[in-house]
Formats: sequence, C-alpha cells, structure tokens
Amino acid sequence: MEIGSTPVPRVAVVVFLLKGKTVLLGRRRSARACHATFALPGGHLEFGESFEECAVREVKEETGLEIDGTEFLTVTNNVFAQEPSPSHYVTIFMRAVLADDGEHVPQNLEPDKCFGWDWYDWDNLPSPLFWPLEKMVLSGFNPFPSQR
Ligand SMILES: Nc1nc2c([nH]c(=O)n2[C@H]2C[C@H](O)[C@@H](COP(=O)(O)OP(=O)(O)OP(=O)(O)O)O2)c(=O)[nH]1
Ligand SMILES: [Mg+2]
Repeated sequence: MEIGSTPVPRVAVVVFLLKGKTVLLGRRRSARACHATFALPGGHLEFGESFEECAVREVKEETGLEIDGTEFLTVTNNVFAQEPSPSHYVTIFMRAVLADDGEHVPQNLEPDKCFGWDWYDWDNLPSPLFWPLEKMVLSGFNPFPSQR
C-alpha cells in the first residue's frame, strides 16, 4: 500500500481456526504470486480494532463462521518483494475455536478471493501453502495448545 508515493507496511490479522487436529484453510484466488496457495482466513486490521475483533470479523466475513476463545499466538514480518506491486505485512497470528452454538460448515463468502474453505489435518497439510504459512510450518511452529 502507498500513502502518497511512499510504500508503507500494513498490519494483517490471520487466524488458525482449530477443530480437533485440523485447521481451516482456503485456496487463494489472486492476481498475485500467492494464487491458488492455501492460506488462513484473515485480512487487514481496521482503524480502532483490537486483534481479537479483527479476527472475529474477518473469519465471519470470509467463511460465515462464528469463533470463540480468540487469542494471540505470534507475529511475523513479511515482505512480498516479488509481487506485481511489492507489499509488506506485519502479520498477527491468532488462534480460535468454533463457537459452540454457531454453524460448523464454512461458506465461501468471498468467491472472488478464495476457491473455497475446508478443514485440513495438521499432520497432512495441503500444498502449496501460502509462503508465510509454509515458513512457519517449516520452522516447527504448532498452533495447537500444548498438551499437559
Ligand atoms: N489471508 C491470509 N493472509 C496472510 C497470511 N499470512 C500472511 O502473511 N498474510 C498477509 C498477506 C496478505 O496479503 C495479508 C492480508 O490478508 P488478505 O490478503 O487475505 O486480505 P483481505 O483481502 O482478506 O483483506 P481485507 O481487505 O478484506 O481486509 O495478510 C495467511 O495465512 N492468510
Ligand atoms: Mg483474506
């Protein structure tokens, strides 16, 4: 994104929505290099929003699902230098679970941005993953609460 002619970093909030041993992923539909890669639901932090509010709003807008127990996991700094127009995101990763009383089947509410949502086993993730997510997985990151 640019303000005037100066590119600036933007803040994104994305969500590991956990169900059993699975996570919700959608295949991106985009003119950018990430086209057809599997990514988490999420989007841009809006002015005045908390990370939790943004996570709840983005998951609802993109999938129709209501989430609960939203909590911060980690943050990454991602520079997308190769894109048609370069972009830079500080990406906040949250985790959440489905709300008890809500719908459990994801809908593809933004079909211009996504081919569809589904649950994928953490031990058998689809490929290709969106590279920021791929990088986290390769580093050994695990979004599930540790068992004690
Ligand atoms: N959706 C998503 N975005 C991610 C992930 N990892 C990561 O760094 N990002 C960064 C790069 C994306 O361009 C940025 C914003 O997310 P997005 O591309 O889905 O944005 P969006 O169109 O849904 O945003 P919005 O305008 O609806 O708010 O977040 C991820 O796993 N999923
Ligand atoms: Mg999105």
